[in-house]
Amino acid sequence: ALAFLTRPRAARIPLKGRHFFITGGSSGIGLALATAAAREGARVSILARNAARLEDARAAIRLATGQDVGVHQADVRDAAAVASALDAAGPVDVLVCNHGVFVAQELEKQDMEEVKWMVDINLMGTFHLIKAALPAMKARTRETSLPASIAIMSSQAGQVGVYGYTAYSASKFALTGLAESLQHEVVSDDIHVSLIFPPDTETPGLVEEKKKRPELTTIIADSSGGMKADDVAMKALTGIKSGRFIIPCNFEGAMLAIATSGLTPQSSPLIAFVEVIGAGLMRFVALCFQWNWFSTIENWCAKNKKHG
Ligand SMILES: NC(=O)C1=CN([C@@H]2O[C@H](COP(=O)(O)OP(=O)(O)OC[C@H]3O[C@@H](n4cnc5c(N)ncnc54)[C@H](OP(=O)(O)O)[C@@H]3O)[C@@H](O)[C@H]2O)C=CC1
Ligand SMILES: CCCCCCCCCCCCCCCC(=O)[C@@H](N)CO
Repeated sequence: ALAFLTRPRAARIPLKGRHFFITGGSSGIGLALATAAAREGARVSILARNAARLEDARAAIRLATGQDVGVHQADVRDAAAVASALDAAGPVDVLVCNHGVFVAQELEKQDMEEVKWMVDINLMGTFHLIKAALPAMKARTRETSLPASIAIMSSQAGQVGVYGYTAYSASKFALTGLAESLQHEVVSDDIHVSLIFPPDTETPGLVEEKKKRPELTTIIADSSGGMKADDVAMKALTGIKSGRFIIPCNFEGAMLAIATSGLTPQSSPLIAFVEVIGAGLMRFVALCFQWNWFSTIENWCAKNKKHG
């Protein structure tokens, strides 16, 4: 029954010789993904703001793969700049919206400027990219009869709210609504939407974040094991090539995906089966995690009050 029910239909999205366009391709997870895609023979374009870091990334990818990537300097908050970068790059087969910024802070302490900055880049930047890339992507799938992909980098903090992440989690949860609705709108064009949910991943961005993130954010985030950017990139690329809507990256991520499966599109009958069977159990496991997190917060607050 599940093999009949699961939608959208499963797809294989080839990478060789196809145009792979990724934002935030100059650092961390994005750089690892751009490198992996180049290694698989895709024509890769990377977009970010800092020109020097883009050139460093281009050199690093050439060294690792022998492939030359196209570089595009733009801020994803600037819709016109994004549109002209995509014009210059040419029609895209695999669009990866990976750019992202994060500063963990209690909402009461965080400036509204910083809240808006995260929402503008993480959420609005993704809108700008998809709006700019979609028309040519549709024309291209019609022309080539090959399926295409729009992949969006979320976070495990886009599946569950975490102390210190009110703004960041909101920006990432919002991407799920965007992705689910978009999948309905592009299914008839053979475009497959993917959401990637990494845990804490060793990147320059995480090193910066850790300098000032609240202790409780770190304690709760540590419930999920950390990963290396290359391993996240491999999980992401495998998921994108299989047209998976939800792409978890580690074991905790697989549990989160079952616990949050709700009404998400699902093209794999096998994973649908695991979701149907696992739903009740994972709800129980989730309650255990929340019990643990709330206890930790309570103890931490009690301790920190005593010490003044
Ligand atoms: N590292 C982690 O622990 C996790 C990260 N993620 C997500 O993965 C993605 C990548 O994270 P990570 O590799 O750690 O990040 P990094 O900070 O290492 O790299 C971020 C990349 O995005 C680019 N970027 C940032 N802002 C903009 C902008 N306004 N316009 C264009 N490009 C921009 C940066 O280039 P430049 O600054 O030059 O513009 C850089 O290339 C993010 O979406 C993040 O939320 C999800 C879960 C865990
Ligand atoms: C069913 C039970 C599931 C149990 C597993 C729960 C584990 C959840 C941990 C949440 C971790 C959030 C990390 C965010 C990383 C990130 O995005 C920042 N580093 C910024 O980039």
